Amino acid sequence: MTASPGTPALRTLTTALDAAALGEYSATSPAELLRTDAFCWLRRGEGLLGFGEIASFSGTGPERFADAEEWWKQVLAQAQVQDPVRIPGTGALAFGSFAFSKTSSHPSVLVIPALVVGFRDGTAWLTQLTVDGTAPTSASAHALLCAALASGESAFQATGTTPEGASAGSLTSGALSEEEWKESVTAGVRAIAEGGLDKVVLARDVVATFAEPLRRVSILQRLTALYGECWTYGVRGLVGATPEILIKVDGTTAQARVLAGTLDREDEPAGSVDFAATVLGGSDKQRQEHDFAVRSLTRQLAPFATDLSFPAVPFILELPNVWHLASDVTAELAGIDGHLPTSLALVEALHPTAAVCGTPRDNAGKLILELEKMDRGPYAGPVGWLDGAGNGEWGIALRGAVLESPHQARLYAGAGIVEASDPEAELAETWAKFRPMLQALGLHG
Ligand SMILES: C=C(O[C@H]1C=CC=C(C(=O)O)[C@@H]1O)C(=O)O
Repeated sequence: MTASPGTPALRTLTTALDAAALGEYSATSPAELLRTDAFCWLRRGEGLLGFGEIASFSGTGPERFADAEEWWKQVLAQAQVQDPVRIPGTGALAFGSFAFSKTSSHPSVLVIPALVVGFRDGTAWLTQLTVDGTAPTSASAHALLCAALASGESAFQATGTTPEGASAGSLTSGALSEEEWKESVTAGVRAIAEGGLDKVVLARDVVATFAEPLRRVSILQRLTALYGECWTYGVRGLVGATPEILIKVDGTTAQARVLAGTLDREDEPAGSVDFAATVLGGSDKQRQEHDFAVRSLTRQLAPFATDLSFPAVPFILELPNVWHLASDVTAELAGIDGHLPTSLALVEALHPTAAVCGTPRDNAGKLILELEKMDRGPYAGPVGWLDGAGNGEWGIALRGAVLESPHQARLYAGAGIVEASDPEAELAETWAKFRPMLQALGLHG
């Protein structure tokens, strides 16, 4: 575990932002406040933006969640928090992204920003955070926001490729060619038929290269505009818009949105939700994929819950690119030894679900390492935020990319494989799941 600088002596001040104060920043939506390196967690015009970095945790391996939790606990133990607003997301806050695998060399991080702007249920707020001994004030917070909004400089420059610059980008295979990936799917189906496991989620990567520097802000803004129903995330180089929530903790209530089972909308441009319900709901293969994912989440969540519920039949989630079978799970959290679990403790208990790994989990994890021939990095790992009260929202980092350099993005997508899977159809499904990022990068019309 590394933490810099040591365990910071955090001071935070949250102030309510009224409509007039927001107007001063000439923004009509939170997405307009995005700047080059901003942390982003936005959905339907609400969420959190973070500016600057004042302290961070970075770790790898099987203890990455527990180490991050311990670091955050130490930060909070010394923190001086002034928070008259007191709703989830106010006060002390960190954004985070965790590697999918305990074997990944990709760092899992929690990052404390210098400034947070939050929007929730019609309330807006500004939190300034310091670790250098200075006491934040309302005036210094507003000055910091003005400075953050006035600057657009960063490693990923503010000028350069627009999403419309489709011709400037090219796409190449990552670890596996399409043919090789289909062979991996065939091997996955074989392993399932042989009885070693019931489901495995196999993913692949593609690399997008651009002559002009990428514009992180326009990528995120485009995702919020096109995929408003999804949670648009940005944590350092990781960007995307996920439709799946691993866990959201709001006081004593926890919620998850479990997805598995997919139909490409491009194949059925005239199709309706009813059509998707008939096709997805009527498919044993899709229902089986979905049931594994719901069961894996509810089994892991049950020890922390007094009251856990989800509908008997999944609903159809309609996104611009695909329809999914979806189940919203809710639970009332139970205290263990008198303590409610934090959102991060639940992330550790729940990750990875069968929506991104498989059933049984250990066998699927081993097969993923063997067949994908890549390090998933943060793809399919938890991404989101947590606050000092244990609240937080953690999505599964799907439909995203890692901006690896100013000119290169690596995109990831996967598909749930069961015994009835057809490699060609699963390959097509990955293209449907790449589409949000391809659109955001200007590589798809
Ligand atoms: C693994 C991915 O999607 C998961 C989430 C929803 C539906 C899925 C499916 O139908 O296979 C996957 O389980 C991905 O987007 O890369």
